[in-house]
Amino acid sequence: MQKLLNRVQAANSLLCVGLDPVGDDAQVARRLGEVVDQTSEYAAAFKPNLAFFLSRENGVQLLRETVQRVPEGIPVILDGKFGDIANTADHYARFAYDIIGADGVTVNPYMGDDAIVPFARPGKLVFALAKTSNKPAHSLQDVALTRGGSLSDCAATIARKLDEAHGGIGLVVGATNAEAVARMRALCPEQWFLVPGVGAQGGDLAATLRAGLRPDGSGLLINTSRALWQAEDAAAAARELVEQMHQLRPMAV
Ligand SMILES: O=c1ccn([C@@H]2O[C@H](COP(=O)(O)O)[C@@H](O)[C@H]2O)c(=O)[nH]1
Repeated sequence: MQKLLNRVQAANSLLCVGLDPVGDDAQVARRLGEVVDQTSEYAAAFKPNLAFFLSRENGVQLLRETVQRVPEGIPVILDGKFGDIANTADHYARFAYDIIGADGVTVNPYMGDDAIVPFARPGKLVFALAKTSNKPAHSLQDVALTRGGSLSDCAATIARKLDEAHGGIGLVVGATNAEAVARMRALCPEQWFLVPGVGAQGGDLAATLRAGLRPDGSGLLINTSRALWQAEDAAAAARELVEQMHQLRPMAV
């Protein structure tokens, strides 16, 4: 997580700029450039969502070009929510890191440890879905296990153990449920959380920071996607979010 920590400190920001491009080809190419260029100053990381690129002709090429446009030193997390047996996961990892040039990925831990380990390369960031931001997530993730705790607790614990073994493994925890953020933080006191749900999904930034920041005032990457894509002035919207975070954080990182 060193590249991420360096960037968080250099930008004094916990903002992850989500890239979920919509529009016709010309609009998307123009807007992607604008959003990346205008928000870079404030971005601790960028998170392109793979689905929004795969749904376009030449989407993989567009994704590569977008990643290349991100200034050196700012991590790019490819949100692919990858999850498959290790042999297949290895190919997803090659795609994300070697073809696209991403610094990190999101993974779905439902298939177990071996679905995650192929992504755990030195210097790479892996965020495992633990407690997601969508409301119906509770139907699976809150299921109580006979051995105690819930399925999301189990995902968090798997991620923590893998982080202890390999390094570079964090969690995805939605900003739409501050109680769940606090629970995940109790289970994983040290790890980085990638936190989507602020903006279009209505997550409460203040409650999320209170629930999830580590004592060092860090450990959260707060993602927002549509709110920046749709903003008239993406730079101003990103700056405003970062300023709100400064006001709400107990201390600078
Ligand atoms: O639990 C999750 C995991 C991933 N996402 C992704 O984050 C962004 C959120 O976009 P907004 O426009 O800010 O709502 C999007 O790419 C999701 O697929 C998530 O929302 N929740």
